[in-house]
Amino acid sequence: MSLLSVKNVSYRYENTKRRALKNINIDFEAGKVYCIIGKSGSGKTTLLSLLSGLDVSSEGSILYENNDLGKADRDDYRAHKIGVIFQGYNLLLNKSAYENIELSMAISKSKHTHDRQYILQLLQSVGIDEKTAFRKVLKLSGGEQQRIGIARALSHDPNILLADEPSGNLDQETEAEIIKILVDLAHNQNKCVIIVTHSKKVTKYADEIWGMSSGNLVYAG
Ligand SMILES: Nc1ncnc2c1ncn2[C@@H]1O[C@H](COP(=O)(O)OP(=O)(O)OP(=O)(O)O)[C@@H](O)[C@H]1O
Repeated sequence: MSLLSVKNVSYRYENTKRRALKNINIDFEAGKVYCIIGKSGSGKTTLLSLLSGLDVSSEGSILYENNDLGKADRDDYRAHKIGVIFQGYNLLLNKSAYENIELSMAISKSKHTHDRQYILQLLQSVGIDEKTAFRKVLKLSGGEQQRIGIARALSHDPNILLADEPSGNLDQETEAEIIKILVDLAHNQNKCVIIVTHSKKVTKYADEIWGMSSGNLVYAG
């Protein structure tokens, strides 16, 4: 059964002539890794912003568990159903990994916000040990920062993880470790993992690859 369903979605930015997305149709299921590839400017980020509930399309609809996001409480959707992982990690550099997670959980009003054991276990699950958890993020490597980014995205236990070039800033070995975590989340923890990527290493592990070209999304294998 489809968890997130995009139906006939088109999108045009204000004061522009061309549509950035043209009649997009795709179904996302739990337990799978989806890769979206495509040239710069093809519409990938625009699609991610609609999937993450940041914006709504005027044409077509996006359904989460059959509920239209255009009519739903999108703040609730963003706080509880979906986790987002960024290329640039977007962490608070002067805070520790632990504090970054705690703060994010406080914002989404998680019942585990002050549960030290929960937060340390979450960090442990992505390979961040207790000592590292209390060091300032700016002292950590890119790979460690991305692990924390993944832990933060997971902190409110979402069903869907959206990742925008999650390994774009990492060396090959570290990239492989990050991919392993994301694939494991889909295949062993039943998350729906959606990755925008240019990396062939990442697409190798995808269950479905979709290509974006001039606002059109086409199944690519
Ligand atoms: N805020 C905006 N206002 C107007 N046009 C925009 C805006 N953001 C993006 N666009 C246009 O929409 C189209 C799709 O852009 P989008 O950022 O989704 O592409 P992308 O595939 O994510 O590119 P990249 O790989 O460089 O991030 C492009 O033609 C872009 O110029």
